[in-house]
Amino acid sequence: MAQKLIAPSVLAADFANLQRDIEMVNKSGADWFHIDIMDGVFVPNISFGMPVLEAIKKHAEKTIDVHLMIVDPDRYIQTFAALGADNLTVHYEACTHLHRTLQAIKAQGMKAGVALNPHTSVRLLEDVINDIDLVCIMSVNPGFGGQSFIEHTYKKVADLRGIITRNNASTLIEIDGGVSTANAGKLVDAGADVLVAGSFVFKSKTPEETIQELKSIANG
Ligand SMILES: O=C(CO)[C@@H](O)[C@H](O)COP(=O)(O)O
Repeated sequence: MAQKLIAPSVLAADFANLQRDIEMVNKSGADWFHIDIMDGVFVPNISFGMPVLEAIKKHAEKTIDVHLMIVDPDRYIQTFAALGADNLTVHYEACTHLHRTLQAIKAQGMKAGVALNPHTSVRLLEDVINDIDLVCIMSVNPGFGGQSFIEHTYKKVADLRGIITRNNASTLIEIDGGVSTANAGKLVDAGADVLVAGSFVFKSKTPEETIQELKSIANG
């Protein structure tokens, strides 16, 4: 079985010590850097933008997984490709022509992801599932770190796993929001491939060990 991946969310890092936190992730058993871009319009919060991603990229030695929580994401596809994003995830709710957006992301050499807000059904992706490299199921309402995990997520993961299997797709399922050692095992059992964790990792006294704990639970 493929390895389950851990993606620390840099939103919860100490921005005054960003290089230190990036290097901690480099050294750890984590697989990806998860980068949240928020515009204050699609979500009620502004995180950081291109200069910060450029700085992260200088030190990061792992896959850069960018999650755009912005309106009209098509405007920035080229920009994020140029900044070195490996995966670019847009929100289903922010795209009028999702199929076109996915093709535009892939044309720039990136993996194409789609994120779903908690109220959005995974069934809406059935007709494009073979075009999606990664589905990010939001297990909190997007916009802020440190929120409580929404329990209904397990059912969404299992339903999406069914859609992927029925369509013989190779799409990864990523879970984002409130992930911890308390739910990691159950998420993987339901069908998750990638676990994003922000506060649980960076607010821990021993972040590197916390990443290892998540990784061990996720990989049984
Ligand atoms: O996209 C988001 C929040 O909108 C996430 O990536 C958070 O950064 C996850 O943080 P925790 O819930 O793990 O603290």
